[in-house]
Amino acid sequence: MYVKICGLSEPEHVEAAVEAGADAIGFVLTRSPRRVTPERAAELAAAVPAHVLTVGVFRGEDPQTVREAALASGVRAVQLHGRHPHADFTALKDLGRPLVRAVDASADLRCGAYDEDLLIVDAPRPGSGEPWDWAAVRGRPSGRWMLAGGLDPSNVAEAVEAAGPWGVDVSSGVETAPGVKDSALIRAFLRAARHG
Ligand SMILES: O=C(O)c1ccccc1NCC(=O)[C@H](O)[C@H](O)COP(=O)(O)O
Repeated sequence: MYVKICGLSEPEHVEAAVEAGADAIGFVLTRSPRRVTPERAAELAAAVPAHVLTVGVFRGEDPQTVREAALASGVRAVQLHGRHPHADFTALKDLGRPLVRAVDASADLRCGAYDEDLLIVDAPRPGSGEPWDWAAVRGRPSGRWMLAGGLDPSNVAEAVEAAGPWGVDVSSGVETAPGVKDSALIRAFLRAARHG
């Protein structure tokens, strides 16, 4: 089970996620209580080993803004959240970094339909921590896709069972308040996602 821990802003939580075996960590570079500057993301990413994918999360920015922030932060992948047009993905292809398309369940759920490398199927309000009907997407997405939205250590095994994703993504479920991560919850989430 591929696991991404999103919305990190403190070195101790980056370290906890890496040590507990996260495959990817996300830095939110768009409007959010979890927002970090590209410079802060670069500092945080400096300690991340090469086998862990660092992902810059964007929503609604134009491709040039995304490109500049991705280059300044040095993130290894770019996640476009919401209804970005296909042209935005095309415009960012030459960055040579994996592109992640994150959408709610009403969108086209074929991974690759927008030339992305990875698909995230999320709640309607990203980063809200609101659970949704994960079982409703079972069998609908194709290719490499991750489930997100309202996951936490207590429900991730059930959600995986219900939806059948290739991976999972979490933010609020490993926090004690919006934007405040907790290392013990990060470790518990990784354990539960992989071992039930
Ligand atoms: O996390 C945010 O605040 C955020 C804001 C704007 C766009 C995307 C955002 N998060 C993206 C993620 O990948 C989250 O991990 C995902 O939406 C799941 O969030 P949660 O339900 O809080 O676990």
